[in-house]
Amino acid sequence: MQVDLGNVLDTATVHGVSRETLERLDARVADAHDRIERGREASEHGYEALNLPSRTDPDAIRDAVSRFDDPSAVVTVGIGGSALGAATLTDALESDVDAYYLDNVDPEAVEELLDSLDLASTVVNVVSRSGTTAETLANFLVVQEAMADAGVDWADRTFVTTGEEGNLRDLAEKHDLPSLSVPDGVPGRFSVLSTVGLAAAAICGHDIDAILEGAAAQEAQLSDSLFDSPAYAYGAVSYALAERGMLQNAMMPYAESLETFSEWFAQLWAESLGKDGLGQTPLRALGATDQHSQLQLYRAGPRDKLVTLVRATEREDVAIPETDLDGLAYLGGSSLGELLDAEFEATEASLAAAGRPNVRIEIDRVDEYGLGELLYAMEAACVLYGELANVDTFVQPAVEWGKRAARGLLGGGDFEEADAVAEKERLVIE
Ligand SMILES: O=P(O)(O)OC[C@H]1O[C@H](O)[C@H](O)[C@@H](O)[C@@H]1O
Repeated sequence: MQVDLGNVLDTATVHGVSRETLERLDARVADAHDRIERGREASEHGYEALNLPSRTDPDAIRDAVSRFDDPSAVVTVGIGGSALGAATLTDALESDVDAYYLDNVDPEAVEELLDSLDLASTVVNVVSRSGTTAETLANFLVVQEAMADAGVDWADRTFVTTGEEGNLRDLAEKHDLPSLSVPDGVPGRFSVLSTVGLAAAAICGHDIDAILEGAAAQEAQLSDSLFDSPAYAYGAVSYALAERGMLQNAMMPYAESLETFSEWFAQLWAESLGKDGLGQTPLRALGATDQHSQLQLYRAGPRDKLVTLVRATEREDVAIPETDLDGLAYLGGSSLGELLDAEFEATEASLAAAGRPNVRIEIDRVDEYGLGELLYAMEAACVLYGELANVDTFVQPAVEWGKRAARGLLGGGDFEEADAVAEKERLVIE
């Protein structure tokens, strides 16, 4: 994996950063790296996530899911960090097992999915670190009932990943369900390389060892200089640009298979760094499609964006047939991959020319190893950014506020946050 910072330099784009600025920042990267290493050694909350490449036991995950012989589908019931990591992996990789996610409580969508599945050959993968998240538990109760209605023994088809205690752990014990534990010290949005993200991938038959190997390769490159670590290079430059007003970060992979990766990145970046009035708002875009919609804004709108362009350098390709239409002759003999690459390079050049900094991230292939590299690197980048910005990367009090309010509204306890909902101002125009 490599990160190319050329288009954030002030020599490539006005409003970029100078090499001197990066070198000065590098001294702070060394301090931040030192703090991160101490956190990892002590397995402190959050920092522990960066130890996962060697702490996660892929055999234990494979063993735990081995009782599900030849499933047609796996439905992961979870939300946020308990769904997006697994979804990123299974959406990016091909498998004969269809992977679905119930990570919302939209009744129509839930019903539509359940109606479409052969529940007798579907594995239900319920994931919740806390074991208390309302959306996840409600969806699971609905799935349970759908299975019972279809004459399927839900306990036979259910797999649980949760903490050592909580409602879900009690349920797993009561029904003797196969289960895995969420490792200590790993917040949901940093859990893709643990049991949380890898169980669904294992059920789909993906090579989870290779995912961890890719992650380990990035882990091995963490060092006290941003010039030696692609992960730190990305984290440090994102921070430096945010300090200069680039308060939005458009994650724009040029691969359909990485579309869900942008969603995962959005949670990682938003929940980790959006604190104390600071942060960089993640935007989700897809190349080349969004060149024809959002790019206008990125190039000519407010100067508040970093654009992150991601691509794989090797992929399957499709030749573009020759045509006798004169105006299209230039396309014939070339390929869709070449066209996609030309679009990618044109976009980064056009952004730079308009004074809009952008970073190029490349992996060799969208395969298990490449995904492991990319996901670990983004996590380490995020942790480094959090250190440089001096925010508490691993908490999410603003999200917890909403969770308590919703629970209070549903009669799940006495939460003062629910009162604020009742006191809502109204200015209704009909
Ligand atoms: O895994 P769970 O405990 O069910 O939590 C699922 C999600 O809940 C909250 O919304 C948190 O802010 C997320 O970080 C977390 O990933």
